Amino acid sequence: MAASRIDGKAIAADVRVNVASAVKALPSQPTLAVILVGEDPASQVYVNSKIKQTEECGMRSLHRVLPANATQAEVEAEIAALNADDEVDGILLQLPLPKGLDSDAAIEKISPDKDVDGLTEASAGRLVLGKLGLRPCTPSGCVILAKRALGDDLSGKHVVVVGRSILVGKPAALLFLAENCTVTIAHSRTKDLAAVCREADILVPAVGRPQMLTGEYVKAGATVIDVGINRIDAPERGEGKSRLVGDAEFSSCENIAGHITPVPGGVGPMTIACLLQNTVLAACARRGWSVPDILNA
Ligand SMILES: Nc1nc2c(c(=O)[nH]1)N[C@@H](CN(C=O)c1ccc(C(=O)N[C@@H](CCC(=O)O)C(=O)O)cc1)CN2
Repeated sequence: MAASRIDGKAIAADVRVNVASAVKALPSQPTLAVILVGEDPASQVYVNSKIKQTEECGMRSLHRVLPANATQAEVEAEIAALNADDEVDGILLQLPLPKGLDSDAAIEKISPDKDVDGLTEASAGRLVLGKLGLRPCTPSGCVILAKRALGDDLSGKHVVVVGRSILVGKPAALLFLAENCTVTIAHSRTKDLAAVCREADILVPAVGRPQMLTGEYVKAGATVIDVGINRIDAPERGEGKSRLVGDAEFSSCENIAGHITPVPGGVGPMTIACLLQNTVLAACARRGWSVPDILNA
């Protein structure tokens, strides 16, 4: 029997409804600032979605655009200005930055209490230490999707995260560990990757290689949370056409898994929903407000 599809679009919409209700319960509107450097078309689309969804949830959105030839000092000066602006609750630097800019150094300039992407060393340290803090958005989305498929108690599940990036693989492993899962991080040097993946109750491909994990990598009935969003040529749709695929080969995995996220419409939409949720959490922490119950549910 084909796996049931985990509808990331619908679940992200549910998260946004909760964020909008939480915002209504706050004494004033939180503000999210998004910095875009350069003209990467995909980044422009993501930033526009962030602005639109921030405003739809009742929050204020600030948008800063720097040219592709902006210097490191100019990017960092923009971050410093937003750090100093008391009205701003969250700062997001859209990645990737144009070649020649050091994204790690720039991210590190974001004040940890405004780090709604959860990417600063302070946020990463808090995650490792199990302390309260702002968590990276895509990995948080993965946990929410797994819970929607399997129920809130993930304890004892064996999670195999394939990929060890700072943005997704490592924080996803730590977030599942915090849910009392048994976690394996697999990567390009892992021996017999397919056998390791077949141990997983929850398989999280996050390697950035289109359709790399086939049904052979999936245990019968497992849950596949596919982080990959890869654009590939699709000549079957016409000349010059393309389509999005995950890191898992959907058709073969769907026949083996119990639950699976599609691409598009799986993990991707959760990234922005979790960013909006983090903006409310950051505003509450900065301003001494209690977090509305709807976000603690
Ligand atoms: N500072 C950050 N930069 C980037 C992040 C991030 O979390 N923080 N993640 C990605 C881009 N991203 C958000 O910024 C993002 C990617 C994908 C989606 C999404 O909803 N994708 C859709 C498909 C969209 C399409 O048709 O192209 C889906 O998967 O259904 C949202 C946000 C890199 N940069």
